[in-house]
Amino acid sequence: MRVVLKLGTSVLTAGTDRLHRPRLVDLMRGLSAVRQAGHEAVLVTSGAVLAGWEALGFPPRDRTLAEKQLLAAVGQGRLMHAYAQLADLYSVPVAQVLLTADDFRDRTRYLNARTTLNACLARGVMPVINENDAVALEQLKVGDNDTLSAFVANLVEADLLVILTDAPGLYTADPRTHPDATFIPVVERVTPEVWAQAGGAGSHRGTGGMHTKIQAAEVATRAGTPVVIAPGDAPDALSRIVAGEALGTRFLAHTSRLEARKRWILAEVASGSLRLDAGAAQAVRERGASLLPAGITAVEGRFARGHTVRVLGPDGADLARGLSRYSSGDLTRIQGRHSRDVEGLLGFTYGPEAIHRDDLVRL
Ligand SMILES: Nc1ncnc2c1ncn2[C@@H]1O[C@H](COP(=O)(O)OP(=O)(O)O)[C@@H](O)[C@H]1O
Ligand SMILES: N[C@@H](CCC(=O)OP(=O)(O)O)C(=O)O
Repeated sequence: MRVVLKLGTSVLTAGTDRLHRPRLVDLMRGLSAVRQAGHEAVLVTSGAVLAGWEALGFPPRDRTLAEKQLLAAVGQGRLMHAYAQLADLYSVPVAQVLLTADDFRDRTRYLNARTTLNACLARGVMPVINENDAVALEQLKVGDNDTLSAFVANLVEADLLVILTDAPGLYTADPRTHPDATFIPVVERVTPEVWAQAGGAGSHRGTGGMHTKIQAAEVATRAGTPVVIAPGDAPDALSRIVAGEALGTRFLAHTSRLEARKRWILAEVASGSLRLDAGAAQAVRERGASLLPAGITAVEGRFARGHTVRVLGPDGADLARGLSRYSSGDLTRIQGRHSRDVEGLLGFTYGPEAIHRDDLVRL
């Protein structure tokens, strides 16, 4: 199973004003256990602003953008250092990846980020992701790490998104202000009633409270990834959830990930076409095989890497839509050529396929 784990500031501080090292040890031990059980883990972590605040000696609270960016710039390195040290104890190699809204909006950047994260996972490296707060303008930010974790879950096509926080899960109202609120174990669909249950942020350090968690659950479940919101103070919470135990609030997925991906590919109007020779057309039509540059006879239109293109047979028959791994300019240079020649012709390679079979929707 591929699991994305989101850790909020509330979890990393364990009710204190600083990064709570013993809590971090517990969390890293949990991640290591899940990996040892054969699963892949991606961590989305908050805490940069908090770590910066701690490093500068707790300056007076100032919510201006410039101050938050400064604190994040100071804190991100320290946060990552803490993770890297702990990960070493468990022999977990980690990679820092800082993302922001453009990395999800722009298809070329999206594909590049996906390639990097998948490469990390293929090599057993655990990505440790945060928003690139120091440079992201407010209007261009994802804005909160709950939503970021849902975007990341979509990016890596996670089987599960686990959001750990300082509450046991979702209640019918904020349990801090409504002691009579009742716990909700399963949410089948994020309806207006569910939205009404979201209060504001619980702690003065967190961003968004349950509201952004419900939003994240909606984004991820619509793309086929179930979401669990669970308490971050149980050291073995992650292992138990991954093992299928009913802990926290579970949001059920609406669709399969494959369906969601197809919708995503078809959502963009094709900006160009690739015409195939008979052999490639047959492989695509009958087997849904990846399209290699060797089978392309013509490239029409202009498009960038990551964009949706039409896939046409030799007679012009409309066979499929797919995400091109190369721009139209690059494809004109490698069309009809063997995949092993791509690097020599372009000076770089994004892999042997022009369109990977996972990125192909047959019509
Ligand atoms: N309906 C609800 N159910 C549970 N918690 C809620 C609800 N509404 C608001 N909250 C608050 O949301 C808080 C978690 O959000 P937040 O402080 O932003 O945490 P994090 O740093 O983990 O993102 C909880 O402590 C809780 O007080
Ligand atoms: N990117 C910010 C955290 C933003 C955020 O969403 O925080 P939280 O609600 O605690 O998950 C940071 O690292 O401080």
